[in-house]
Formats: sequence, structure tokens, C-alpha cells
Amino acid sequence: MSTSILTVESSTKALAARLADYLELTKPRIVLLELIVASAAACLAAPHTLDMRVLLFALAGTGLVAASASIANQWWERANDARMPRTADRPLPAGRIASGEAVMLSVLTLLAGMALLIWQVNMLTAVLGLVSWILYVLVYTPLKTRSPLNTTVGAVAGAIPILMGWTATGTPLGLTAWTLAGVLFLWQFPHFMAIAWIYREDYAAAGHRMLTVVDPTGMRAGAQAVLGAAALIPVSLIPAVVPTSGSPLLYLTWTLALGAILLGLSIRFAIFRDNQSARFLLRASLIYLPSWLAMLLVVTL
Ligand code: HEM
Ligand SMILES: CC(C)=CCC/C(C)=C/CC/C(C)=C/COP(=O)(O)OP(=O)(O)O
Repeated sequence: MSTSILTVESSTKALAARLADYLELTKPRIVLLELIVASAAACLAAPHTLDMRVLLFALAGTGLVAASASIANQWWERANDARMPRTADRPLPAGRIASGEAVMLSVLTLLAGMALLIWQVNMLTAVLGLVSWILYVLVYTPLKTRSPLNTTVGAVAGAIPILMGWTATGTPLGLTAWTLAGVLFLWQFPHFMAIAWIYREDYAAAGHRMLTVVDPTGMRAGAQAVLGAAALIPVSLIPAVVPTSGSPLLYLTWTLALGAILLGLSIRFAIFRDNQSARFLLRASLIYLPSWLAMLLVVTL
């Protein structure tokens, strides 16, 4: 009796561990933030006519395609990931998930996501999903070991899901949609340059040509963080001149304050180039996006 309870308990634990490994393969925190920004874009595109059914299909489809891309990225990088302490315990390098299983999961999630986007959302959103997948998996991933330009390509891939939230509603891409994508694109420079500094030794050990590897002084990474954060301010303020139902002044003040904090922390990082200022910048970057979008929603809805 007690043996069978123990057997059930241990197989439940093994199943839970397996599911946790599958989840880890999808980079769930990045996918979650992408889905938050895509949802906000859908609300902004169709503030009073949002079809919840389409939104849910769009989020499921985008989430599956993004998950597939992350699985494919981790499959491709399994040997390099084994060389970095940050990634060595991922399911593939640690040997908890077999290579063939990961490939199958990536294919299945890509097909399921594309099917949802094509048949339940619309073709433009599906095409954007596929473009983002191709850029992330087939261009960004191999470019990581070749050129620091990889970050710019990764930033384009990372900015596409916000457009997918917009196009899912059937609203044509206009100034506000491109502004959202522009903010997400530029935001990734301070976000990633901080990370590239914190993990510079990992990246060097794995043979990744990140900016902090080709320029270990951190001057170029600092400059790119500052340039990205500086360009973010005017771009993020564009919605203040687009007519909305709420107060443009409130939006302007809030977004300017957020932009100034991110720029200030980027400048601090560029000057000191130490782990503490990089960690501050990384944390601020993760707070920036939801805080900015929340205010944009408040003044629009
Ligand atoms: C060039 C583009 C990007 C690169 C190279 C990049 C890279 C990374 C890396 C390596 C981490 C792990 C940091 C750590 O373990 O301390 C991270 C964290 C994170 N990133 Fe990015 N990222 C990029 C764009 C994005 C985008 C577009 C989003 C979502 C909108 C995003 C959301 C997040 C979140 C939520 C975290 C914290 C949670 C976690 O560590 O998984 N990133 N990023
Ligand atoms: C719809 C769709 C396909 C969306 C894709 C969105 C997406 C996953 C963007 C990724 C952004 C990015 C470059 C992350 C870092 O990967 P990394 O390989 O540098 O991170 P790692 O070192 O932690 O593996």
C-alpha cells in the first residue's frame, strides 16, 4: 500500500519536473511580457470594439509561435549554453530533455500557433509571427557568434509581437502602431546592454560576439544603451500629440519621467560600467514597459 503511494508520489513529481522543463524551454517570462505588450497594443488599436474571442486566439497563437522560437533557439544553442553558468542548467544542455524531443516540441508549437493565427485571427498577424520567428531563430541565433549586430536583429524580432497585437484587431498599421514598435525596438538596447555587461564573461566563454565581448571596456555597450534610451524619449512621446480621450499632459509627464529615469540609469551605466549600475538599468528596463503601457491605456481608454 505505502509502496504504491510512494510510486504515485514519485511519478507525480517526475511529471511535474518534466512539465517545468518544457515550460523553461519556452522562456516563459519573456513570452509573458511579449503577451502583455501585445494585449495592450490590441486594446489601443480597438479601444471600444475589441473582440475578446479574437484577442484570446491572437494571444494563444503569438504565445505558441514565440514559445516555438525560444525552444528552437535553445536547441540551436545547446552546446554553447552548456558553457555558460547562466544557461548550463537549462533542460537541453543539462540532458533532461532530448534534442529530438525539443525539435518536435518546437515544430508542434509553431504549427499550432500559425494555425490559430491564420484561421482564427488574420493572415497579416500570422505573417508577422512567422517573420519574427525567422528573424529570431534563423538570423539572430546564428549571428550571435558572428557579429555584435545580432542585438539589432534580435530587437526587430522582439518588437514584432506588439505589432501582432495591433493587427489582430484588423486595424490598419498607422502612426501609433509604428510608435509602439519603435518604443519596443529602442527599449531593447538599454535592456540588453545591461545584460551583455553583467554576463560578459559567460558570453565570451560561449563564443558569443556581444558588444561587451568585442569591446570589454564597455564603452560601446554604454554608448548604445544611452543612444537607445535617448531616442526612446521622443519616440515614446509621439502618442501625446495623437488625439486620445484622456489627458495628453498626464501621459507626457509620466512618459517623460520614465524615459528620464531609463536615460539617467543608462548614463550612469555608461560612466561606471559596473555590475551594480547594469543591474539597476536591467531592473528599470523591466519596470519601464508595463508602466509606460499602463499610462497609455489610461489616457486612451
Ligand atoms: C535583443 C533583444 C533581447 C535580448 C538579447 C534579451 C536577452 C535577455 C537575457 C539574456 C535575459 C536574462 C537575464 C538574466 O538571466 O539575468 C533577459 C531577461 C528578460 N528579458 Fe530580454 N532580451 C531581449 C529582448 C526582450 C524582449 C523583446 C522582451 C519582452 C518584451 C524581453 C523580456 C525580458 C524579461 C521579462 C526578462 C526577465 C526575466 C528572465 O530573466 O527571463 N527581453 N533578456
Ligand atoms: C512571435 C515571436 C516569434 C516572437 C519572438 C519574440 C522573442 C522570443 C523575442 C526574443 C528577444 C530576444 C532576442 C531574446 C534573447 O534571446 P537570447 O538567445 O539572447 O537569450 P538567451 O541567451 O537567454 O538564450
